[in-house]
Amino acid sequence: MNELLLSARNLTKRFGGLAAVNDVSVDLHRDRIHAVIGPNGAGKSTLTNLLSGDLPPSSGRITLNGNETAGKSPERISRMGLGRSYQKTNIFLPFTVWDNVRLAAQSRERHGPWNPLRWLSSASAMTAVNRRCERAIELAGLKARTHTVAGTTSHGEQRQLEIAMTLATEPTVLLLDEPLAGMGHAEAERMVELLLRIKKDHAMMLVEHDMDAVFTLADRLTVMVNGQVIASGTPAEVRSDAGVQAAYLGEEHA
Ligand SMILES: Nc1ncnc2c1ncn2[C@@H]1O[C@H](COP(=O)(O)OP(=O)(O)OP(=O)(O)O)[C@@H](O)[C@H]1O
Repeated sequence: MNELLLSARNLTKRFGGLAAVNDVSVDLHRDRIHAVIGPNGAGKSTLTNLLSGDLPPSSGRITLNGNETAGKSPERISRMGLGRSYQKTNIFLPFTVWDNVRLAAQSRERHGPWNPLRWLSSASAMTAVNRRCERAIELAGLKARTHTVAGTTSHGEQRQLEIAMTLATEPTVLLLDEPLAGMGHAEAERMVELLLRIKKDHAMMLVEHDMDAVFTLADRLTVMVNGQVIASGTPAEVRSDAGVQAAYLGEEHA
């Protein structure tokens, strides 16, 4: 229960003279949502890129499901159990929801780039992937949209589809980059419900600017400013932190 699935220790990322991430440590546990908040340019996306392997750290260590990720490609880290959704959509709009999720699921396969001949030859692999896709679509609340062309679904449904595509790779750790961006109230509520549903089987790091959602969802919060962690703790602890109030939250969430 609540086992530690990802541990990042003393991560630093320098771009020339700028420390975009400066000595940051984060632990992600199963069945827990860890939100990372902070103003624009705080280093949240850079931190996400370090955890996913899209950027190598200048220093520090990351352990995923007990194994170090240093020197491994993002694809390899994905196969080790890390799923990531991006701020910018990865969806192929002319394809159906099903086809998008299947393409994402196939990207998880172990033998390098997708080989259609090998793929078609393996009926049992196909069945397993199909089941994985059905589960991911259902969990993301998109069952009724399975055969709908992605480009004709609403903005909120497209964000749900991104989550389904990430779930189809069967991650244990999920990194979600602003899943509520651009959503109206009803869509945001639906996404909050979805995230609470999937948190049970996953460790989740959530980068999000919607503070109502963050304080509803997060079990723990890390607050970053200028690459550094200025506070970390439960939502109640962070909310009452004077430094956080001054640097970021203001009066609204006091
Ligand atoms: N590839 C890069 N090269 C140089 N500087 C970069 C690079 N990527 C990010 N930075 C800088 O690192 C700092 C942190 O950026 P980052 O995008 O991680 O912040 P953020 O908290 O995700 O911001 P936002 O909320 O706007 O997405 C910024 O000053 C940014 O300009």
